[in-house]
Amino acid sequence: MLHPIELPLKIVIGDNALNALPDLLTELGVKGKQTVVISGPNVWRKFGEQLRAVLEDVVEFEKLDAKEASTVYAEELSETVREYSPRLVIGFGGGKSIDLAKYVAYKLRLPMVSIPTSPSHDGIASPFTSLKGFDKPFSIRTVTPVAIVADIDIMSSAPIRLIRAGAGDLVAKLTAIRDWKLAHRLKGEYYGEYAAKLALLSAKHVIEYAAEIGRGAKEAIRVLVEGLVSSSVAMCIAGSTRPASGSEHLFSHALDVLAPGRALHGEQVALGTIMMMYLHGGNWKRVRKTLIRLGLPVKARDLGIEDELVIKALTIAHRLRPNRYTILGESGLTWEAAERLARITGVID
Ligand SMILES: NC(=O)C1=CN([C@@H]2O[C@H](COP(=O)(O)OP(=O)(O)OC[C@H]3O[C@@H](n4cnc5c(N)ncnc54)[C@H](OP(=O)(O)O)[C@@H]3O)[C@@H](O)[C@H]2O)C=CC1
Ligand SMILES: O=C(CO)COP(=O)(O)O
Ligand SMILES: [Zn+2]
Repeated sequence: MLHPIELPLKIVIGDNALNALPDLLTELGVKGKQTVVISGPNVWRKFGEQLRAVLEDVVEFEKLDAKEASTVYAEELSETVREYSPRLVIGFGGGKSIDLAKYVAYKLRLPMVSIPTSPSHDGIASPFTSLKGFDKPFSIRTVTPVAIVADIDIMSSAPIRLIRAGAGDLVAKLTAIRDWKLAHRLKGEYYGEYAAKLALLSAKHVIEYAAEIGRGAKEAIRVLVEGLVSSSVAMCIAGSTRPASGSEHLFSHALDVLAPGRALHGEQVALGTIMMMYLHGGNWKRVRKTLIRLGLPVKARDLGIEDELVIKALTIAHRLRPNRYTILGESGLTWEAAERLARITGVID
């Protein structure tokens, strides 16, 4: 099978990484050119002046609001951005701002720079975008960010819940990889061993530093961010989200379909990982303990998700992405099997 591997050209990670932007933009050939920054209100209030100070001597820039992560808004934003005829789009914020910037860049065929302000999931450096309103509840391919600037001072100031969720998205690779291998063996699906190992490494890395990440310790945030970037790169190499998303993600997508916005992506996939690891016959108790060390909820009700919703989501998850074979199989779980699974693993009482 042939697929193009598109990787970021440059990744800058570290304290005060924002200060590397002038050199980076010069290298990208956009010095003095028009640039659009897409950012949300909270992030802009907190860090807007800092970014403005770094950008204003290098590029002409316009800041546009990341109002909501929907396709309707992303289309509207693309048309607004077009009017500025920019040479570059910058996403500055959490997943919402990064995804909107990726989508706009994709629509207008522009390069995109990702400046994440929270380590909340592994979309920060991947070519995949997740917005409400696509036909399906999962990500679509847009553009690989040409560069990523991960300022650890800024990212470690994100709310602790977002930090823990990012770690949850990496622990999820434990079952995502098992699902991919299973699909390879049972269905002959392409399996990229290198991409799989890279994604798995990102999970092992956060597991090793779980307690420190759970406390939000600054030195551990760097570990987490490197893991998120490495998982993103695994997706770039695989050409799909396969190394990063399996049955545990299907469970989270099912929750989003049934009851949008209950919990964060990483929190939901983490819960899914406990249950899917049980189905795979792996050490699900160890997954559960790791999530507790990370400070992540291991009970659905602690995320405001009722028991019935967990069971319903488990029964519909297999239908959401029929081309992505997982441990849930083609016919999925019955209500009784789903309830048993959720109870045995302690996700519901
Ligand atoms: N592309 C992909 O692969 C994936 C994408 N997603 C998508 O990502 C989005 C969720 O991303 P997520 O990052 O969790 O949430 P958001 O981008 O919605 O950010 C959550 C909140 O945190 C704020 N925030 C971000 N950084 C900081 C900071 N350093 N300090 C204080 N506040 C901060 C945001 O402010 P503000 O409002 O100003 O932005 C916002 O209010 C969803 O749309 C989801 O669908 C999820 C998984 C994978
Ligand atoms: O969240 C992701 C990877 O962590 C993206 O996965 P999906 O392709 O299932 O949306
Ligand atoms: Zn994910």
